Amino acid sequence: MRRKSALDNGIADVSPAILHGAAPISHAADVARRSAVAEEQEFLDSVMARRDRLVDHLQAELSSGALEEWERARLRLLRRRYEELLRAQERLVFGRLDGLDGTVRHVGRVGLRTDDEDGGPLLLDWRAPAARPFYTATAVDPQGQARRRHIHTTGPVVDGVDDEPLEAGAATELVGAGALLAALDQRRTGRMSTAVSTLQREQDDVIRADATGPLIVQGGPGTGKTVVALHRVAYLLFTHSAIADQAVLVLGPSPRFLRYIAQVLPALGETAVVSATCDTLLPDIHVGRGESRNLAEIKGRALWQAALESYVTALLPRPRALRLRWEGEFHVIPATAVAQALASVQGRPYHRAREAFAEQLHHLLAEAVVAQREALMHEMEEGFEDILARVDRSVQRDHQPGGPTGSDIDGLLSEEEVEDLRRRIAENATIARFVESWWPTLDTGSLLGDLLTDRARLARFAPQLSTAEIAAVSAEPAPWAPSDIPLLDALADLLGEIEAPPPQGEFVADHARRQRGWVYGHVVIDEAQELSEMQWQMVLRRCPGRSITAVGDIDQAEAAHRHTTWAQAVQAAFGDRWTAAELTICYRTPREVMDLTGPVLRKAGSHNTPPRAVRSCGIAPWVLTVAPAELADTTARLVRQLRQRWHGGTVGVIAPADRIAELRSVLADVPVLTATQSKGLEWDAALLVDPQGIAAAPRGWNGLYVALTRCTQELGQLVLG
Ligand SMILES: Nc1ncnc2c1ncn2[C@@H]1O[C@H](COP(=O)(O)OP(=O)(O)OP(=O)(O)O)[C@@H](O)[C@H]1O
Repeated sequence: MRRKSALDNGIADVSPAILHGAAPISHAADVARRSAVAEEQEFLDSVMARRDRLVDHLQAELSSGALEEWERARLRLLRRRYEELLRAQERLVFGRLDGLDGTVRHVGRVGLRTDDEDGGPLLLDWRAPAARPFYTATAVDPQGQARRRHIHTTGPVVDGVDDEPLEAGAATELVGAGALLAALDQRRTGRMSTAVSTLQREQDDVIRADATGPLIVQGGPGTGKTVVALHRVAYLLFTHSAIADQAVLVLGPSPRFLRYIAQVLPALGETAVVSATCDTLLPDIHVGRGESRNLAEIKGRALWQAALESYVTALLPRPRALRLRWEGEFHVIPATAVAQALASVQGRPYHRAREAFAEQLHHLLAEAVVAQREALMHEMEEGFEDILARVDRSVQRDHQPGGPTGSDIDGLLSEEEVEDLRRRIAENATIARFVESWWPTLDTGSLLGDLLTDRARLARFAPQLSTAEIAAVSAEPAPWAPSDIPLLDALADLLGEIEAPPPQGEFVADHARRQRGWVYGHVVIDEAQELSEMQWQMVLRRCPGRSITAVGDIDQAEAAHRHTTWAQAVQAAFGDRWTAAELTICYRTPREVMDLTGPVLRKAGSHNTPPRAVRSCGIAPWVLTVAPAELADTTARLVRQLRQRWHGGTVGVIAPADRIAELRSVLADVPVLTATQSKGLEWDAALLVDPQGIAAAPRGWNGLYVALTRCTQELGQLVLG
């Protein structure tokens, strides 16, 4: 692959869009910029050529088959690198640091070395420690840097540069303000894009934070929580090979949201990632129905963990003497030996304990069989000796003294014979049937069904529930609801399902995705404020090492749980052993819209302040009153206008749940969502239909706060009059 330089084509120019607020530009400044662009173009050409040579080389290596395991492992690594390089088309180079000591380093999506003898650094990977000043150096703390440059590219062409001197001058809150604001002003495509070239200091702090314990990141709407979460995944996988070996789980609120972010992770160069919602975490189990808030709240409580634990403990067999038949003879294993064996397997999941107990039982039975044989032999031996003694005596009488006697026959089985006996016992179908009838194998789904539909059992194992709550739970229909998933997961864990060996697959994510009990290297949760206590337990089970990053906005919580602070939300999972971080700047929603949100937050009962908007769009949010009968038609007309105004961008409609169907029937090609469904999403223009209706729902003021903050430019509200 050879690429022609954009300069050779004579198309390199400074795009006017990039000369942020630079009017009028002096001739000298213009010349300086053109020469900077030319310089960066030359560099980009060399980096692209280097990347292309590497891609060709890797392609050739990958085409050779590998038979040996070590060779296949090597090829897996090469494939990862190959795919990373293939994806690094856009923004291959996006930054440059000029050190106070005269050094020049370029920062990009991937790291590259020169292909000469010494293979020195050509391009710094954005995740490398040396690239950090690109995101964190300031005039007050320049970290050895004289200047930061943002390089704007479209494919192989350098469009422009933004220079930020770091030596002196006023400290600004933003890093690379020009580049950031240009990125934020772009039309929305409906797909999240990478912000790797414009990450801000407080975001970078979270992305590179220590990963040894739970980190809870609070951030208001549009503060880049999703951006941070995804870049953190890429950073951790790059920096910690142990995390990469175990894969990272990304938990999002909905499939729609996962589709929205889907483009970002591969673009960041990562394949060791599994993304899911709490509802889709269990392989082969599907949510088949919705449920009321009341039930979701009851079944999300942490009490179920202890309830399920005592439920499973009650299913364990009680010690008693066991009578087993082996080769026609009955053998009794005494109650004390059974109790001892049971005690030794205690604390293990039900099926694992059963497996370990069965093994011990095979030993005990083998011992009993051996003991019985020995006793028999002994008896026979005694009888035999008796006969021999009598024969001896008669022989003695007839002949001389001495000669062999029966005392040489000891009747003991050899070790090999005992081992063979144990093996035969372990493989014997009758013994297996006996164990199964005494300690049966259980099915998670049926077991949970048995508990949830039985009031007496519920009262016994979940005594904290009131009679009315028990009645509500037991009246639920059969297919699984979202709140059942964490219960099924907890139960499956307590039972210790015997999982099939991991299927063959090229990447660790393929294995992880198919195994319920997979332990991930790290878990990242977006919209974490929505998780119930039982869902937090589900997270913990997948990462017992607690290497967890949770981002969310407690003020956007709409789920059925009652938590209004992070401390309450994570108390059952982490106690007070977690670290808090905060994001305070809103990048999405313009100032004009954010100004409306303070009172809504107060109504939601929050004492927090909305984040500070980084930009204003110059468009005043508007409100239109409409009669209920005209609501659908007016909405359709307004959406048509918005789509014209935001041609090439995106428009979304948010409405109360009971108006969605009607509105969808008149709005075929724009998303019409509830506030909950719109969580995490954004459009250039958002139309809120019946905001009072949105606020009237349970936790409705939180919902309205979400709804108000989905637009990047224009907000319209249609109120009923
Ligand atoms: N450093 C950045 N550079 C460029 N764009 C950014 C940056 N940080 C955030 N953004 C943009 O701001 C918008 C909001 O970001 P994001 O969706 O991550 O926010 P959020 O905190 O998850 O919002 P919400 O809580 O409302 O879902 C997105 O368009 C994102 O690309």
